[in-house]
Amino acid sequence: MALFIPEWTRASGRQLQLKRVLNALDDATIVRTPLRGEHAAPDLFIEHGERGWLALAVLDTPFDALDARQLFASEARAAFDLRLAAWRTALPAALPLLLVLWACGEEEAAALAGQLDAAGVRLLARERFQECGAPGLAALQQPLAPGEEDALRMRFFPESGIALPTVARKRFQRSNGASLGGLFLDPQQEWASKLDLEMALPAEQAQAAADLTVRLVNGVAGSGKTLIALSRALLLAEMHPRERVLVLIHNTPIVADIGERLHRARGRLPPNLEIATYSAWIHRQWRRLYGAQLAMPADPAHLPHRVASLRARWPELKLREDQLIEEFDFLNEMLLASEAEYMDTSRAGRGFALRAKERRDIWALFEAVTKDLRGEGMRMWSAVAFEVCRAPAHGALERYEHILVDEAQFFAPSWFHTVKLALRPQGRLFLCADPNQGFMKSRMSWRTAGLDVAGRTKKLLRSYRTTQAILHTAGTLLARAVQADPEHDLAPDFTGMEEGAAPILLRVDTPQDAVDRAVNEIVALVHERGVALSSLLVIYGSDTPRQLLYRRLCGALGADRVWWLNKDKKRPPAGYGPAYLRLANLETATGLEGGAVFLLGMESLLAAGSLEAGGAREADARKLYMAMTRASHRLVLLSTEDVPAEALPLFRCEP
Ligand SMILES: Nc1ncnc2c1ncn2[C@@H]1O[C@H](COP(=O)(O)OP(=O)(O)OP(=O)(O)O)[C@@H](O)[C@H]1O
Repeated sequence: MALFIPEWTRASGRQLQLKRVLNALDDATIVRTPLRGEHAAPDLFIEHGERGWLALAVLDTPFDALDARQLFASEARAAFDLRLAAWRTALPAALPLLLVLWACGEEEAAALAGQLDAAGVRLLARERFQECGAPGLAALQQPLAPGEEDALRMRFFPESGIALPTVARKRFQRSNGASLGGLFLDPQQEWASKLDLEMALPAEQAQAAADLTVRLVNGVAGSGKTLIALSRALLLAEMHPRERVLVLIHNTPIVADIGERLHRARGRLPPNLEIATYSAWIHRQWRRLYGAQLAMPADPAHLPHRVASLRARWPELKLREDQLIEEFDFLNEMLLASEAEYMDTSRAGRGFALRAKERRDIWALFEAVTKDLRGEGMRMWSAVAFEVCRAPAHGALERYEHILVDEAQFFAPSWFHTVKLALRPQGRLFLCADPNQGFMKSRMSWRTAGLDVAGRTKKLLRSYRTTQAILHTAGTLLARAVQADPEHDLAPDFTGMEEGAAPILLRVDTPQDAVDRAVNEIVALVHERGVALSSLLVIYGSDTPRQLLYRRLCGALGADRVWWLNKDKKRPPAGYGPAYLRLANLETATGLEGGAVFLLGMESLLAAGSLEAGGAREADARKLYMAMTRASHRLVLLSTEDVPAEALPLFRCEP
């Protein structure tokens, strides 16, 4: 069966008849409907990897109005001639155009065909069209020259073009082998990006909007989720200039990185499209709702000190302060408003078990800490979304017709709640996630987050970013620490992926040595192998001397050639334009990518899988997986400790 992009789920009577014929085309056929109201667009394009292309338009005008032999020239005929001329000018000369005359008989269609001198145009009455069926359509398709095909896509489906310059090399050939392969989303990606975007029939609009509230794209690392979200957002913003479109991403550096890459590729963004970190966005919403400045402890030690002093009232509580704070975050993120609700809530996958008495003590301490902070006009970070949800009124909240969430695996239930509050009544939510890279700090289901994605999920299993070797190593290390979970299972499809070489492991003595060695390797890649700075990404863990690493990189490459994403949070140091090596903290490296990636300070994460699986270990293993899958073709891991023996064969060890 042909793949319809977008899908035709709400077809009218006529579309159903059309669809019956199109459905019978084989699996390798794509039926695309232009969405952007492009001038001179036919109703649809049929594409097949080998047979080529066919444009198709359906006309309702009755024969009498079109027949040139009528006594008086009709307006309808003049309009038809104009449309035909416009189609022929807009479409490549080699592309056949089929006109289905819905209101004409076979003889009438033949008479009309005799009156036309347009080459490459075929007219068929509806009945004949149905008789000829899919084989008739297949026989009409013609291959286009690769350049023509690309020009056709750029004209009628520019949204399927890859919106961001890539640092990853092309991993798969497009099936039709066109010259600009790699510049367009593949059919599955394009299909996912256009889910539910078909033009609704007016009578069905309200019903459709009520049905279609959420879509989830679950994809392996590098499967194009960010691209899909951006492509959809740009398309929506263009299709609906009066509607507001919001893209939310968890991580600050990736938002800055996307900003820089979109700027390079397209200049300005449409005015009705906003791309923001969740944190920046929710803080703004809080200020709007409460009409006040949002105050949070500036000193990271403030909250642990407060917890340390207040916990004395519950001496039986044995958890460490960081565990208590993590649990408080959980309470806020689950929107728990009372001890009773907490007692009823499942803590499965939280990493440590709690007895009922401990839970009661934790709740009491949580209330005490919250009250204490409130006394100072402050709150925990995790309480911001909670307070937005619990605000007495939500009238001041900014509202959107479309909200797209990338990296949705990092969103907490309270975050999703705020996102849903910000959707207009008929608004739509589109989520992209990779549960392998983390899952709401624990194994929470989408249902727990208030999202019914059953039957509304698309899986993408091919990675365009990385190689088989890198993905295999990352996946094997992850599997050591993570129990199989059918709900979130995403096993990559390696078919057709470049094999590549195993990641390189460099054993060093100290964190300072790791810095020296990484900088030397990078300098050699840049100066001896001509590797572009923009394809280099360095990710460091908490034990790495980061200031030293930054200084050494700046010394070797030039101070304004290193973009430390955690320092220059919004823009690169010398503005958009020049190429930069990117440097990022592990915690904020999600979504980034590099042709060559260096990982420093990952020792504790590597050790994670070799011990008994559990919440914290699982989170660590997911972080390592995320960090490793940032690499497109060269991954270098520097370690001050011996890698667990069973993991060694996954690497190329260099002295
Ligand atoms: N169809 C495609 N053709 C060529 N390159 C592609 C295609 N799809 C994705 N890519 C490239 O693969 C890389 C990964 O894409 P993207 O960052 O959107 O993936 P992702 O699923 O969001 O990854 P992650 O979750 O690991 O951050 C990018 O460099 C992107 O340009």
